[in-house]
Amino acid sequence: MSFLLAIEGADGAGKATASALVVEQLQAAGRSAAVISFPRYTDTVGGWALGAMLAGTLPRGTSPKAAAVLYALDRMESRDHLMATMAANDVVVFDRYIASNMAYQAAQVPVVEADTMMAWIADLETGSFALPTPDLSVYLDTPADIARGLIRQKRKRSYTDDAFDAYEADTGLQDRVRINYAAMAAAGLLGRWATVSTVEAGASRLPADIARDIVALLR
Ligand SMILES: Nc1ncnc2c1ncn2[C@@H]1O[C@H](COP(=O)(O)OP(=O)(O)O)[C@@H](O)[C@H]1O
Ligand SMILES: Cc1cn([C@H]2C[C@H](O)[C@@H](COP(=O)(O)OP(=O)(O)O)O2)c(=O)[nH]c1=O
Repeated sequence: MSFLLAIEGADGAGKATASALVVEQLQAAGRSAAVISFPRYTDTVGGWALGAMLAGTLPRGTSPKAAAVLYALDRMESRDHLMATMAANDVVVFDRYIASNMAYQAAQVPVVEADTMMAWIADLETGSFALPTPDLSVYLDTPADIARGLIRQKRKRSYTDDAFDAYEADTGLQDRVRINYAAMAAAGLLGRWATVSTVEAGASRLPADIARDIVALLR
């Protein structure tokens, strides 16, 4: 069975960049590895609906629970792809996974309801939808101001021309997401966690160094 590594963090933390470099470094070391990035905007019905939600073009607002179901649906529809990728690789890197749903949707309900929302999502995805639990989740810890600058540099998304999608534009949400990730990592929700800081002395670290730290956690 392959090792399942989930790369987690707020928007603009550098997850896509780190995921690609982790795969590159693992392959250079002779191991087979591949990235699956969620949401899969152009591959699933759930992903398509999420693109519209994040672009703000759905006809009505989406409750946190409805959004959670769409993100979970995207992964449920991706289950065959996930299993095939697991069968073909030593390591599968998820650029966001179930913990993203827990961190972001729990950030959109009153604080007293956050734990219940997280447990409900974990049960839906790993229970009802039988998605595998990651072997390790890595929280990429990036300060909000640096992440905001990096979001501006992101290439154009399939679902919007805006520099910031609905979640990225909400700085309060991003702050609560950071708090949720730190709490999930401390509590070991959904399995083992490690935290990797992406900054040093107030500036972004080199992406290759961040990836090397992550690869070292797999040994
Ligand atoms: N450590 C880093 N140093 C400098 N730029 C980075 C770093 N990590 C990511 N970037 C750049 O920041 C932007 C957002 O990174 P990305 O990996 O897409 O973040 P995420 O997937 O977490 O939203 C991209 O343009 C990327 O090239
Ligand atoms: C995968 C996933 C993402 N999200 C949120 C986090 C992000 O703000 C948003 C979009 O995902 P993201 O990976 O940031 O997409 P992109 O890089 O194309 O902008 O969806 C959830 O709330 N639950 C989930 O299960």
